[in-house]
Amino acid sequence: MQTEKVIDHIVKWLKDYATNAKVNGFVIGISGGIDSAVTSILCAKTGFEVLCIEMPIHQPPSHVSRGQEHIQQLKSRFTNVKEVLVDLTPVFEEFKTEVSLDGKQAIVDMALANTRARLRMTTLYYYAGLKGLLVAGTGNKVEDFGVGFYTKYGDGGVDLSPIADLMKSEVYAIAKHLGVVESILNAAPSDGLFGDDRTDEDQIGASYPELEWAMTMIENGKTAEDFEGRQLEVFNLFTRLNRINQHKMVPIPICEIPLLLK
Ligand SMILES: Nc1ncnc2c1ncn2[C@@H]1O[C@H](COP(=O)(O)OP(=O)(O)OC[C@H]2O[C@@H]([n+]3cccc(C(=O)O)c3)[C@H](O)[C@@H]2O)[C@@H](O)[C@H]1O
Ligand SMILES: Nc1ncnc2c1ncn2[C@@H]1O[C@H](COP(=O)(O)OP(=O)(O)OP(=O)(O)O)[C@@H](O)[C@H]1O
Ligand SMILES: [Mg+2]
Repeated sequence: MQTEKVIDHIVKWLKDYATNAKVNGFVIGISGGIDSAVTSILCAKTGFEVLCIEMPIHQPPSHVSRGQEHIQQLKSRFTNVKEVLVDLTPVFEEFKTEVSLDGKQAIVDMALANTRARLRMTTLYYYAGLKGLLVAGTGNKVEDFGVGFYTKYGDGGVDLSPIADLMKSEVYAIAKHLGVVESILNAAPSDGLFGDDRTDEDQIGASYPELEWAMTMIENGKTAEDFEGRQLEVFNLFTRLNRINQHKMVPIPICEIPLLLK
């Protein structure tokens, strides 16, 4: 990858989009992870207003401190960056008192995890509306078009997606080039949606390099017959996740009415 050229390309794309959309800039959730760190620097480089929002919901302290370190660095480098802290923990707790928590614990936990992401989306759109900003998505190609590892209308509910055509390794390469803080470069990717330290790899059962490998193999026309052992395991895992999450990767199904019936 021609890292510097890709960075320039994305920044120009963001700038052109914001200009055409006649908005003031971008709003983005900052988690202490690599994807939001990279996306926010790319947005800041446009010169448009960038509002970074920290939205803890029972967040592990290590995530919070990495997010804060990133925002401080960003503010010291760019004058167009502002920050807001919105503690969504009480909102989340209040939500839990109103909905049914009956059911298998793992299912309830997952529905609540996705609710966290959707409360964040609601907050980002509140600020987008308030300040004339666009919600910048942070999904990468592996998450968005590989395994569908994101919350539909949560972190997947965005106005534009600057890094969604980049593999995770490419996001890291850009991050290093952009000078993302070491603590974030070295942190294991995690969605932080369960209030503990579980990583994406723990949840998915494969690492990003493995998933990226499987995605590349499929792009190159390989099939399960080409692999064995751990490679076959990863290939099948990737294929299964890609299949069950297809609904996240295509437009919403519309029930078309035949002309005859109109
Ligand atoms: N065939 C179909 N056609 C249309 N819609 C379909 C569907 N099947 C399910 N659905 C809908 O989709 C819903 C399930 O999708 P969704 O709510 O997204 O939930 P789901 O895919 O079950 O879970 C999201 C996963 O992504 C992880 N995540 C979330 C957020 C951020 C990150 C991160 O990496 O930072 C990771 C999270 O930990 C979890 O493992 C169903 O409840 C249903 O409403
Ligand atoms: N505590 C949080 N505060 C603000 N935004 C958050 C928070 N947690 C998650 N988000 C938003 O949800 C997005 C999706 O999370 P995800 O974990 O995929 O990305 P990341 O944390 O930036 O990168 P990584 O894959 O390294 O964890 C984040 O990029 C961020 O925009
Ligand atoms: Mg994360």
